[in-house]
Amino acid sequence: MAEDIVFRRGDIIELVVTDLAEKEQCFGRLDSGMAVMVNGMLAVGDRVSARIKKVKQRYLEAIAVEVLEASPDRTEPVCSYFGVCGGCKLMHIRYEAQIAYKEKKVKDALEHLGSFSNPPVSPVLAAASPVHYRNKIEFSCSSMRYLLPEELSQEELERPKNFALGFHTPGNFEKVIDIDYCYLATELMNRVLKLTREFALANNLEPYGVRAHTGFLRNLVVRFSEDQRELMVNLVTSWYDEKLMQQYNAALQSALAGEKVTVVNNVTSRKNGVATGEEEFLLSGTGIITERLGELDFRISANSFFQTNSRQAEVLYNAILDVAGLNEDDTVYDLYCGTGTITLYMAKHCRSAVGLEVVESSINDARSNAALNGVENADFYQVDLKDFHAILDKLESHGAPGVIITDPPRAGMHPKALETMLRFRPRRIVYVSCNPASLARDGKEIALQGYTLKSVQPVDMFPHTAHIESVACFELERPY
Ligand SMILES: C[S@@+](CC[C@H](N)C(=O)[O-])C[C@H]1O[C@@H](n2cnc3c(N)ncnc32)[C@H](O)[C@@H]1O
Repeated sequence: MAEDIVFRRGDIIELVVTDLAEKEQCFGRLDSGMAVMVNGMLAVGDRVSARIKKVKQRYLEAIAVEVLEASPDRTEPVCSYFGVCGGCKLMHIRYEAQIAYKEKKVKDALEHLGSFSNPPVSPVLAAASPVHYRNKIEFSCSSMRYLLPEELSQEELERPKNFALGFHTPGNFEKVIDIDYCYLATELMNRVLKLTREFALANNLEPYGVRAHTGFLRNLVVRFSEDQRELMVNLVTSWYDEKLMQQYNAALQSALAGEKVTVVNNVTSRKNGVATGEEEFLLSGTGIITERLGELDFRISANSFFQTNSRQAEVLYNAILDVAGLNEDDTVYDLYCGTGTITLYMAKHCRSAVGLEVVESSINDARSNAALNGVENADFYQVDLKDFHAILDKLESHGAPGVIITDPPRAGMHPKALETMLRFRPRRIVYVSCNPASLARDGKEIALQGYTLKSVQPVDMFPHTAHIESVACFELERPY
């Protein structure tokens, strides 16, 4: 019996990994049946040895020491920063197995947190390319470079310790890994990274230090529209240095001759690490790139929100359209509409589309995107949806919504927003979610109000990460 064995902190145990949890946590069981929460970059099916960290009443907490028998789900990660960089936590797992794990994650959340028995979850819609899929990538600059494991024993380092342009290590907001190449970025984005590092080092640009809050260079943000082959380079700095920025722009233009490149400089004196400026200086081009989703064009400026995987965004929006079941007399509400991409995608298929969102600049972008595409039946309102009930009179002229689409942030819907949404009694609610746990929690409430969960379509927007997007369709059991 498991209970008869006495476990102590520091003991080495052997277990088989049975499931992956958040971050680097995995579940497993000892041969005796005892449950273990083990920390490490592992795969389901790995047999590992682990050191016990804590002994709880019903389970053990442990840290993986060695993989004794590798799972067939494993593969060699292509990226040399895997395990150090926090970006691609699943790169050691074959893409097909990542997909299966994500499908299970959605199912488990709906079953265990949402009380849906046997939820109708379809196989994940996988990305056509699991690498080079991001249309936006944000690098941080730091005066504290994270030393790679192999550097710890080197007497002389090839790179300076006080300059890094790349990604933060997980759980450390000061240190940055000096990245040469990111597999999620496109080739052109990686070229910009290399050019920017060379320029910064050649010109002694002082990296920003998050502790002292001094230094010039803060972030490099690169956006790329594959469809139009347009590139936007946004250097985020602590102040504006006109001469230096002109030199940077000239260096980029000459190295990237033949490419459509716009360069901007966002300047911020804020102490947080957010890569948006209080002021923006245009160095070349228009400061805008255009991305096409389906039949719609979207103009994106440096600080606009836009889905970061354009091809999978189309897959996601088509999945929403498929289950929304719109007809030409419908009014559709799109809650948490951002820059209105879903609202505009739906507008062609209904009488009236209404987007609701809290960020004013996103609402402005949504309105200009509607104008750009000649969409005349979409209207946008700025509102914090916890106060949804307060703007109902403004929405009356659009008619009652037959379908409501909701795409809240990770935390899910505010209870008051959920309550107001349910008061409309639309025949369908399409809940788009980037967090299976909050989908399950809100879905449970929707079901309690007389809706049936008809389908759940997971879409993989972010291969090699644990993130999964889902489109859940709820139908009113007895429409009036
Ligand atoms: C997951 S994004 C949805 C983006 C959009 N549907 C799209 O596909 O591009 C969530 C959006 O909710 C907005 N948001 C967050 N809290 C909100 C609130 N309390 N009221 C209204 N909108 C909110 C965010 O600004 C963001 O645009």
